[in-house]
Amino acid sequence: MTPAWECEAAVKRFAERTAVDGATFRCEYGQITVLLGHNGAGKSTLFRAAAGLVRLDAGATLVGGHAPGTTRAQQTVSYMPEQPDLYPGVSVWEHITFVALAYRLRAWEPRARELLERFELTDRRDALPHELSQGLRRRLALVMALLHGARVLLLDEPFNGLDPHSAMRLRATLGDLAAGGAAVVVATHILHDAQRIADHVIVLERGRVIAGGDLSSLVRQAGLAGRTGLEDVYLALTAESR
Ligand SMILES: Nc1ncnc2c1ncn2[C@@H]1O[C@H](COP(=O)(O)OP(=O)(O)OP(=O)(O)O)[C@@H](O)[C@H]1O
Repeated sequence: MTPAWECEAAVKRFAERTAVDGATFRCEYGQITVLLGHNGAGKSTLFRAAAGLVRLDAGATLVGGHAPGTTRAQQTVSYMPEQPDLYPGVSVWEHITFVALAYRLRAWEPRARELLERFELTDRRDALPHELSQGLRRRLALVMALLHGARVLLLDEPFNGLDPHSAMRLRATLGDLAAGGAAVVVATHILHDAQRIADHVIVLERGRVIAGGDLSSLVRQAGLAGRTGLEDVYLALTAESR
């Protein structure tokens, strides 16, 4: 079966800096994949390449078998950046309307209202971005990312700024999406949330994949044993680079 998202020997350089350095991995439909890595490991650059926002210098990345930037790829993938792209002077509901128009969605209002309700934004639909807290802005970005029903969701730090109830609701939502067949890929430093949702974990270091698999496989790859949490596994896997 075609992977939801795959990278083959992906390389991206910015001037002298190599952000992605031969990363190879695949993410499957029906799973939540968590991308872990230190600051600057290349997670966002890989997302941006998959979303068609940066072009790789070498190697390949495909979403649902489609080249990034093509119409098929754009219909398949939804990318939520770490810093939500919100426009000053544009209300919550207008942001959602903009997404619906951009994707030429039909009969989208019921889903939009359901997502607003799920992320407890219904009574803020007329608010402007500067009137929203950080967590509420993140919740709006999530509604926008989920609106068009993409089969491949790339979410950069979706738990940042969320209160515990919102984080719980987001974990449940991502679980439902994966159970419904979507591929959910989350980059996060919040290992507490990562451990709770991850079917598959990919650990990046300096733009390369250094480990991958489910938690028990990562425990073995880290040379550990028993009931070890993701934080200990991550710290062990990446210890040599610090
Ligand atoms: N547009 C750009 N111009 C120059 N350098 C860039 C650009 N985008 C990313 N980089 C560099 O590429 C490397 C990888 O950055 P990237 O944002 O992909 O890391 P990350 O794993 O998402 O980090 P973080 O966990 O801090 O979000 C970093 O060294 C970063 O400074």
